Formats: sequence, C-alpha cells, structure tokens
Amino acid sequence: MSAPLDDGGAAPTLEAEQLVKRFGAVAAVSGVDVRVRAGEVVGLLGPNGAGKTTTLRLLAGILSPTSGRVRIGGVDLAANPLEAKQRIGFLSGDTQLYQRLTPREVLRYFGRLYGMAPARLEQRIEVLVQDLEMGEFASRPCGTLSTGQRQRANIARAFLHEPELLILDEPTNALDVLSGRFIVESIRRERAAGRAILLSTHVMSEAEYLCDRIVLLHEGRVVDAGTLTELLERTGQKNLTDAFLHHVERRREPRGAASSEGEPC
Ligand SMILES: Nc1ncnc2c1ncn2[C@@H]1O[C@H](COP(=O)(O)OP(=O)(O)OP(=O)(O)O)[C@@H](O)[C@H]1O
Repeated sequence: MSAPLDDGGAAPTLEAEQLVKRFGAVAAVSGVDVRVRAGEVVGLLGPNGAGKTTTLRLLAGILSPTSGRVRIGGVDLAANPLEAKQRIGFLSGDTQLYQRLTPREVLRYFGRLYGMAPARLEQRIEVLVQDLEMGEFASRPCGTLSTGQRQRANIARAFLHEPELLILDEPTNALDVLSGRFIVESIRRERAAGRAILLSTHVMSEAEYLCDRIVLLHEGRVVDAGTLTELLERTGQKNLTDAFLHHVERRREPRGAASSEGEPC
C-alpha cells in the first residue's frame, strides 16, 4: 500500500509520489508517497532493510528512482536537480568529514559549494558554532573529534545554507543520551524556524517526542502513517514500539492469517 500521508492545507515543501527503486532483483522501495510541510517533522520508521535509507537518498537526489516523482518547494528533482538540491540539507548515515580539515574549514568549503556570499557564510558558521556548542572543537582537525562532536559538525553542514527541507538519516545514531537529546533539540529549533524535516530513526522514544507525523515502512512499502495518536488508535496499542511491532509481526504471519484491519490513509 502507499499512503498520501497528508492532512490537507498549504502546499508541502517535499512531495514524493509513487517512488520505486529496484537494485536488480531487489525491490528496495515499492511505491512510496511522502509529503512534508514547512514547520513539520515527519519520522520514517521501519525494521532493518525496510527501505528507509534508500527512500531518503531518492528524496535527496543522491539516487535516481526507477520510477516516481519528487518535488522540493514545487521544483521537480529530476528536471531541475541543481535548483531542487539547493533547497535540501542532507545528513547521510555515512557522512565522512575531511579528516585534516577543521569543522570551520569544512563548513566554509560547503558554503562556497552552495554559492553562499562570504559575509553570510561567516555569519552562519558563527551562529552554528554557537547554537551547536562547537566552540571547543570547531578549529580542531575533524580526525581528532569524538563521535558526538563529529555528528554536530555534520548537522551544522546540513543546516548551513538554511535549506527549506532537511533530510536526516538517523541523526542520533551511535550518540549517547545527552548528545542525542542535544541533536533532537537542535532539530526542534529548525522546525520552529519553519523548516520541513524528514528523518529516519530506530529510537521510538525520540520519534514519539519529536515527530508530528510518523511513516512506518516495511519491505519498501508504507504500512501505516499518521500522528502518534492515530497510529495508536488504529493498532489499539499503548506506545509506538508496540504499534511498530504490531505491523511488523502482522506481516510475518502466514499468508491469509493477517487480520482484515483496514489500511489507513
Ligand atoms: N546499492 C544497493 N544494491 C543492492 N541492494 C541494495 C542497495 N542499497 C540497498 N539495498 C537493499 O535495499 C533494501 C533496503 O535497504 P535500506 O538500506 O534502504 O534499508 P533501511 O531501512 O535503511 O535499513 P537499516 O535500518 O538496516 O539501515 C535492503 O534489502 C538492502 O539490502
């Protein structure tokens, strides 16, 4: 099933329709629709191999879809990739910083790639160094930074050009509780500033706290989508972990054994 994942209202910043991605015989993504509006955090959840990273890469223009369409701020990603990508800040799960450059130098490098005016770029770097509390390590080579420090620098890179859409692949992966909460709060600030945010996570408590809507992906398809309240009501569960397990385990049952519970959206 695919879901429109939308509740009406203003035009979404991100709009993807019927995304399909095959790698040879592997159907990684099989007809996914996603919409995210300004000032909204949407969480993409699913078990390992569900297609989360592939979906985020398709939406960020890192991968081309086998079929389907993506628009960012109304700009078609396939037809105008440069214009569409200017509107995106992407945090990939495997982002590597240049080991010998400092976070400030990395940000300067990417700011130039984004075509930012020098004065604005320097101002943004200082704002991000302050907001993400990077002062202590912003002038040290990235190769010497801890996991949490590196992730702050990666997040700064995604936020740098004030894109209207943030696509974040597991932004708190491998971080301790304090560092994770710090990143979550920085994402909430970006939402308050009006950005549209799509992120993947395996941390259910984080999704419950942060996400305005949640999309559950399983075997490349959307199996449920909505607010936390809607997901809990539909599955009759008390928390997101149980709602998630409800969907995954239901799909593990032998063919024909799954209940006739209506598919939402
Ligand atoms: N380049 C590729 N070539 C072949 N298969 C791929 C490729 N990239 C992803 N896949 C397959 O597509 C499916 C979805 O993978 P994907 O990485 O998108 O899942 P995921 O939900 O992000 O998983 P995880 O939570 O483990 O990171 C998997 O079966 C994976 O093996």
